[in-house]
Amino acid sequence: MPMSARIIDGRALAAEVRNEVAKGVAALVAGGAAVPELAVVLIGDDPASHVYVSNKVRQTEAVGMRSRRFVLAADTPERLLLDLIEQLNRDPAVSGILVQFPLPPQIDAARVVTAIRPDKDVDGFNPLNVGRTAAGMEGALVPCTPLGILRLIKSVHDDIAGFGALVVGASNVVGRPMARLLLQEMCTVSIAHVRTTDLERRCREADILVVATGVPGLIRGHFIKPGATVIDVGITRIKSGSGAERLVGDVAFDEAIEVAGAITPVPGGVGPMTIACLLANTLGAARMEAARSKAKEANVTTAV
Ligand SMILES: Nc1nc2c(c(=O)[nH]1)N[C@@H](CN(C=O)c1ccc(C(=O)N[C@@H](CCC(=O)O)C(=O)O)cc1)CN2
Repeated sequence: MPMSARIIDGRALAAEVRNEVAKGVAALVAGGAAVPELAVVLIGDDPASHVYVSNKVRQTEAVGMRSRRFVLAADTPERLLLDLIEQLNRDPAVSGILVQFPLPPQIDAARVVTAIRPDKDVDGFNPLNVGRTAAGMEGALVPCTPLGILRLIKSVHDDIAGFGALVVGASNVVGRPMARLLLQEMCTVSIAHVRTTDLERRCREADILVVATGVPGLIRGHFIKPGATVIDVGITRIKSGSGAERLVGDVAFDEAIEVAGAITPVPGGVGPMTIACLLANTLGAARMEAARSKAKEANVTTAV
């Protein structure tokens, strides 16, 4: 008899996270701290990025935080962006800073993420946070999409220690930090990528399969281990003959649902968790700042 996987509802889980953040913000402010504030910087005209940034600003305000949005022209020189980041780094009202990706070609992403102060780096892309996450250190700001994915997985399994996990995709935004988080949970982790030759065999061994390649339908139903938890990070817009647009993931959903134990849909899976976890990181950054200020007031020296 064909199985039908449990569909993991990212929208419902994201609403839970936003609720928790709203309560956390209220408690922080009631304790005398300033209202947390997120600064979002967008360069260029990418329509999807504009939608994501608008959603970030709207959701930030909905949980009781402040937001500032900076929209720069596509041909903005890198120096100007770095100057803006420096200004935001120094501004005590700003708890979190993020620069929306993708960036135009004249801007070097590594220089940008390195310029953001690590304790305001709510995307978790600064090398210090990358290193802290890799080392499993307390106080690291962890990239939002992997953080959201871990929460989606934990909504299915309380304890994933000993699970075999395969992450397909090795980007700095998703694949690499995801693998580090799964390792932290004591999964046995492998990473596959565009040059992996035996992808199908490796997928079939995975109890947890996270796919972030941007290749629509790459993972077919017969790649999946029966009962596995499948997380689809891909979002590709496909235009039909009539001009209507639909979103598809990296996993052939209709096939996978017959084999997997649990699966995220596209849309409505990973995407909504990315923004919810950004709010959680902004609150986390504001809490750390409030703790540092209290310690300073008490004349105790703390290391940043
Ligand atoms: N600085 C960053 N840039 C980018 C990140 C990031 O985490 N930090 N991630 C992605 C884009 N992104 C957030 O920025 C993002 C992508 C998708 C969604 C989402 O909710 N998707 C919906 C579908 C919405 C649609 O496109 O119609 C879903 O999957 O249900 C939210 C945020 C790259 N850039």
